[in-house]
Amino acid sequence: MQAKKTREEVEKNSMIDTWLKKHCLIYVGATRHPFILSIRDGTVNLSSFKTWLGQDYIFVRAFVSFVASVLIKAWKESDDSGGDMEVLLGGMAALNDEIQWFKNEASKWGVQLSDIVPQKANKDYCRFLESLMSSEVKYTVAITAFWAIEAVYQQSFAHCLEDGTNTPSDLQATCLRWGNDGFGQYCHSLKQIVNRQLAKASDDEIKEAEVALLDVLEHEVEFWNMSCGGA
Ligand SMILES: Cc1ncc(CN)c(N)n1
Repeated sequence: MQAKKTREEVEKNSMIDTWLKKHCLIYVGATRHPFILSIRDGTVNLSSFKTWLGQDYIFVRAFVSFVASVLIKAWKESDDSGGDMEVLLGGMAALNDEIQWFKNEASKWGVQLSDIVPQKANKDYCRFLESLMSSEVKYTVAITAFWAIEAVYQQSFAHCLEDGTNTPSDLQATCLRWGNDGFGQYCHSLKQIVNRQLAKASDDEIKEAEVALLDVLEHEVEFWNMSCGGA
C-alpha cells in the first residue's frame, strides 16, 4: 500500500501552482500584458507588432542555445523517469519550426531581420538566459525558467483565441503558434517535470527556482513593454 503523503510532499508536488498564486500579480502582468490585450481586442498597433516580431526572432535564437544547455543538464542530472529528454527534444524541434516561422512572418510583414538591433530589454533577457547556461546552475532551476518562458507565451496567446475576442484575422496564425492545444500539452508536460524536480530538490534549489521564475516573469513584462515602445 502506498504511504499517505505528508502535507509537505503534497505542497511540493504542486509547487508551481502555489507559486503562481503567491506571485499572481506579476504572473498576470506577464500573461495579460496590454500588448496582448491589444491583440485580443483588435486595437494592436502594427508597428509594435513588427517590433515584437523582429526582437523575438533575435530572442529565439538565444533561447535555442539555452534549451540545448537544459538538455545537457537533463542528461547529467535527471533520472529521466518522466522522459525529460523526449519532451526537451520535442521543444527543440518546435523551436526549429519557430525560427522558420519568424522568417516567413518577417517577410510577410516587411520586417528586415538582418537589420534588427537587439533592444535593452532583449539584451538583458538574453544575458539572463546565458547566466542560466552555467554548469553551476542546477537542472531544477533551469527547467523551471524554461517552463515559465514557454508558459507565458502559451497563456498569453491562448487568451487571444478565446471565444468573443476581436483578434485581427492576420494575427490569428501568430496566436495559434503558441495558443494551440499541442503547445498547451507541451507546457503541461514541462510543468510536470518541474513539479517532479522540485519535489526532490533541496531547500536552496527550491529558493533559486522560485527566484528564476520571478526573473522570467519580470523579463517577459519588460519584453512586452519594449515591443510597445516603452523600454
Ligand atoms: C520573449 C519570449 N518568451 C517566450 C517565447 C516562447 N518560446 C518567445 N518566443 N519569446
